[in-house]
Amino acid sequence: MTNKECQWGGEERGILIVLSGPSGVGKGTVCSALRSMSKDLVYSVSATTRLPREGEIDGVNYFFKTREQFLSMIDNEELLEWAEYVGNYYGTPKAFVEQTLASGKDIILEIEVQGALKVKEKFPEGVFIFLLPPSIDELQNRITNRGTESEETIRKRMTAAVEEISLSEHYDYIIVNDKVEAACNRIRSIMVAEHCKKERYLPKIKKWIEEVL
Ligand SMILES: Nc1ncnc2c1ncn2[C@@H]1O[C@H](COP(=O)(O)OP(=O)(O)OP(=O)(O)O)[C@@H](O)[C@H]1O
Ligand SMILES: Nc1nc2c(ncn2[C@@H]2O[C@H](COP(=O)(O)O)[C@@H](O)[C@H]2O)c(=O)[nH]1
Repeated sequence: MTNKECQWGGEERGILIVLSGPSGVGKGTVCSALRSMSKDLVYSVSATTRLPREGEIDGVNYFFKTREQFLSMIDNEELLEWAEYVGNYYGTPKAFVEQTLASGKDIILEIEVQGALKVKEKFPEGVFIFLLPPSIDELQNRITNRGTESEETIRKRMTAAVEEISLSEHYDYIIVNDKVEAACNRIRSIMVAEHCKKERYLPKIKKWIEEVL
């Protein structure tokens, strides 16, 4: 059933989901799996000044920008949030998020913690999910075995991981990414529960009661 077919939720906005977690925990992997399971879930493509990794495509994985281009996006207020992470800028294009939510579709932002906290100030009604590794050793294995980062970058990302995990208290949900499918199922359960929140239905119910009384 779509929002449009439902008497009680016809004009509802989509839900904004923010997924964070330390580098290498599996955010990208979980997001891709979620998108293949939930065809209606929209993924926000971020802008970054980081160089593309092998196989990454501009406009699909990221909008790859020069530092100057990124700074001008900040100046023109094109970003919902942005942050500097291990020497590069990352930011969420604002218009796409707003248009997607207004169209009634759910959108997922895969972003680091500083940016997530800025989004929380603007969208306190968003759903904030923090992905944890089963252990710190496993996190180190995953980021190392991915083979995309230099030893120096891995060291910096592992240092950032400690601070990020310490900020997980600001999130609504914590999910351990032990198995990708299990992590996705937990996120899907959260999304189902969020869609059933009374706040999404009460305005329509109250309006209907006023009309029938
Ligand atoms: N549940 C899992 N079990 C084992 N390996 C996993 C799991 N989830 C992801 N991985 C692997 O861990 C590595 C890191 O995953 P991924 O690139 O998705 O992490 P990320 O959190 O998006 O990292 P970054 O923030 O650096 O982009 C990848 O090689 C991926 O295949
Ligand atoms: N604050 C933001 N963080 C973002 C955004 N897009 C991605 N990220 C996060 O950056 C790190 C590093 O990403 P990587 O692709 O270089 O491994 C990771 O935690 C991403 O989730 C964004 O728009 N804003």
